[in-house]
Amino acid sequence: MAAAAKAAVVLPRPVTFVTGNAKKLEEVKAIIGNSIPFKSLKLDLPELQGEPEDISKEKARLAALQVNGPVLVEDTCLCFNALKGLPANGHTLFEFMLISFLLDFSGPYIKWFLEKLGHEGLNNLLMAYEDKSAYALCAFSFSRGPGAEPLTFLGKTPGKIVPARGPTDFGWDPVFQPDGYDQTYAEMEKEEKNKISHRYKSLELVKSHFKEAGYVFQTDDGTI
Ligand SMILES: O=c1[nH]cnc2c1ncn2[C@@H]1O[C@H](COP(=O)(O)OP(=O)(O)O)[C@@H](O)[C@H]1O
Ligand SMILES: [Mg+2]
Repeated sequence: MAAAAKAAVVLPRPVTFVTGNAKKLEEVKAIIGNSIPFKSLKLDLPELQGEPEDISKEKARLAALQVNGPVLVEDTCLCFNALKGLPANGHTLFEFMLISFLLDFSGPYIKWFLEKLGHEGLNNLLMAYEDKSAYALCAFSFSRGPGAEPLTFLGKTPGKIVPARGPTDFGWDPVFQPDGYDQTYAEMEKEEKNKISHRYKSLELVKSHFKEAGYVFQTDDGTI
């Protein structure tokens, strides 16, 4: 008996994953496997200010226009819980500015802080606070193509900021220790990080969406 089939949405193959970050790409490849046909492309897209979800959606819109096809974009934030409540006084203007930056700690800021302050500096920012808790937040946005409203998938992993331990080849991995683990992201086996990470959680939602939507990918000589 034929079920009432939903008309399949046909997408040009493959989906373009926009990134210039080799480490991210490595993880995305390991997590997505063959479930979504994709290729990567480095595009310089503005990361506008605002909520991570809005930044991500806007990036996906711009990327879809540039690529003229389906795109996935990704952004990562590292957020410090202690800095949510703005201290009323006892802080220099510089600290105040730092804190306001940190409150809106989306992609470009954590990148900038990491570059300027290093791992030790990130720890020092929290020196005055008992609360070292933090969370890693990953936002993937998918757009089917130019003009299509992007969908956003958020993945969050709670943890705390610790003095750096482990290899230093990927961002703030050495200073982030996820809850329930004795190791920092950097110390963990890659497969282990990819089972619990913010990126993994976000990509699980992306994968479920692709499964549910049942997209059909077009090739040059027809569809598969
Ligand atoms: O999973 C991660 N572990 C550690 N650092 C990360 C991770 N994901 C992103 N970062 C770092 O966080 C910063 C901000 O990420 P963003 O998403 O803007 O990176 P990108 O623009 O370089 O791709 C960068 O310094 C990046 O290296
Ligand atoms: Mg970025």
